[in-house]
Amino acid sequence: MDKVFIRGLNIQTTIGFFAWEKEIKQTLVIDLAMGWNTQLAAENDELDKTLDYADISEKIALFANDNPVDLLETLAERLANYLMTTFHIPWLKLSIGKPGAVHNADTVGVEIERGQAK
Ligand SMILES: Nc1nc2c(c(=O)[nH]1)N=C([C@H](O)[C@@H](O)CO)CN2
Repeated sequence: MDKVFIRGLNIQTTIGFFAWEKEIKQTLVIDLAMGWNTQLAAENDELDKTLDYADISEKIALFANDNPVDLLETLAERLANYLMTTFHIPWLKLSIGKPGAVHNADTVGVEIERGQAK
């Protein structure tokens, strides 16, 4: 299966379980792999036949800011559902890291895989 991917996407958003976290923005780092038949776009060199990683990167930041939640798990599930529905993505793997959350770890986070690889 071919994939279109985004790695190391830094976004600033409100996220966290604790009350103080609801008053600030924190950095999340997102890695996303999306199953797609990239031959469709390559045949005639057409952007509208593939997943536009620039457009999707912007949509991810907007979605996170429009949907503040406590847990990374909740954001991951909702974001995966939004992306799969909006862009007709059959399979994706999504990782969300919160590098500022644990002072003596490089990063912490969640990774989910949804859908069927075609
Ligand atoms: N598995 C998770 N553990 C924790 C989360 C989370 O979203 N998923 N969140 C927090 C707090 O918001 C934390 O980031 C504050 O430092 C704690 N554990």
